[in-house]
Amino acid sequence: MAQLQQVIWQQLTADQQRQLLARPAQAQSAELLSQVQAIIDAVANDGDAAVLKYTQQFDCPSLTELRYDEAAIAAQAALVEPQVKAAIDTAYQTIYAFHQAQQPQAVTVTTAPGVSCTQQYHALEAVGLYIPGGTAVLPSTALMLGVPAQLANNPRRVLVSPPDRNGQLSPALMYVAQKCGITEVYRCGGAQAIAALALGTESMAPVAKIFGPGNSYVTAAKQLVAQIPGGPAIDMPAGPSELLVIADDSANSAFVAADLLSQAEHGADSQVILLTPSAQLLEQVTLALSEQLEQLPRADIARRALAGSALIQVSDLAEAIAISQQYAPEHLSVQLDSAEDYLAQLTHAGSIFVGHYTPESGGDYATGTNHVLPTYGFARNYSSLGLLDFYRRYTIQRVSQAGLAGLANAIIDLAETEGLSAHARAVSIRLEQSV
Ligand SMILES: NC(=O)c1ccc[n+]([C@@H]2O[C@H](COP(=O)([O-])OP(=O)(O)OC[C@H]3O[C@@H](n4cnc5c(N)ncnc54)[C@H](O)[C@@H]3O)[C@@H](O)[C@H]2O)c1
Ligand SMILES: N[C@H](CO)Cc1c[nH]c[nH+]1
Ligand SMILES: [Zn+2]
Repeated sequence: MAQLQQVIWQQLTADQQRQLLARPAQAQSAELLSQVQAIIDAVANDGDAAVLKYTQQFDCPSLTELRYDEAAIAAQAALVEPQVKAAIDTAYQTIYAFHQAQQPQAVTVTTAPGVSCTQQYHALEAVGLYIPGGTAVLPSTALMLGVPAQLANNPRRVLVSPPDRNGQLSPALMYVAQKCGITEVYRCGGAQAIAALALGTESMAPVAKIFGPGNSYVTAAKQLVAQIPGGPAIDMPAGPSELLVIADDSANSAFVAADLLSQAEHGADSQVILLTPSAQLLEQVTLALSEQLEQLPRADIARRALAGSALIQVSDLAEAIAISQQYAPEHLSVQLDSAEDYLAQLTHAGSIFVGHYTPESGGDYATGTNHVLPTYGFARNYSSLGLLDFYRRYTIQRVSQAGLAGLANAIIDLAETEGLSAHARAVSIRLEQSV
């Protein structure tokens, strides 16, 4: 079993507490950023040639063409197994239902007599959807990005994903791409794919906004390209998966262990945390983890993630809530009989899983919520992905002559207060000259 840390929170110094909850991926950030910047610079200079070079290096040595044409997409999609197709269809429906209900409505308010203000939404022209494919192919992520893009009706919906060793994208992924009306598919991943989406290359026009999770290279690349003047917007820093479970004696230790392993198996840099006031549950979960770990094909990855994770005994649930709020997990699972009573205090999380029968993996695939969520503690200030993210919001105002007369003093006095008399003049000139 991995060197999973078991600690009593109150016995740690403040420094040890901070170190225990530090995200593993952040430790290498300076080195990582310069490595990723070099990849972005190469794509800026050499376009498709650089994207192909890195794709050959990391994913498929024989790849010569980035674009996956319609015939290839259709041929792959046709190979999807009926059972997988049915599972995708079910998940598509729940995700569609939850996101369709989020359709934004323009609002118009008469803010003063003769003054009307509108908040309007416009679907982004071109969206880039990054689907991870390094250690696991994730067609579920394509649903999480493709369904809202379809509902927003973004005219260009560009999907990028690392190809397999044979240069192919999976049948399940291509079935999702077809179902969501993806308009372009490219075989590339990592920082080079993000750079191509941001900057454009000979074969790929740039997009307005880049969505999707990925490993540390992808997340760092998204953050770097977002700083390029005139560059794309990004959804959020959605990096290595995280799960924090708050549980007491009412929890089933096997369920808790299974949930922790479900996120640990994503990657060695995933992190899972248990907070419990029960010493007995902590011991039972430790035992269940080592039993269940043995059964997992990805045990090696999960073991490495567990080495950077922790089972923490807290004094009481109030302390668990305080730690969770500070940590701000991507996923928060509350396995308490009285879970509902604590939700109002648990506001810093990407997505919350309530009670003993709401496994985290339910939200990963098919409850209908979006699984693209802020990690690294960004759940403190970033939102979970939703339909609104696929739109731009802007405002419109209309002022009549009488309306302007009513607001004139306020505008002129504020402008003069700021020493901006040209602003004031733009109002007074209208009052002097009626059209
Ligand atoms: N936060 C979320 O919402 C969410 C959702 C789904 C998945 N995830 C996370 O996404 C991640 C997916 O990671 P992944 O690795 O499987 O797939 P990925 O597609 O993100 O990364 C694969 C790419 O990484 C690049 N890469 C690999 N090694 C490199 C190196 N040494 N130098 C430069 N680039 C390199 C390659 O270009 C490769 O194509 C996991 O950590 C998972 O937890 C997060
Ligand atoms: N748990 C991931 C989000 O952190 C999403 C995912 C995709 N497939 C399985 N899980
Ligand atoms: Zn998952």
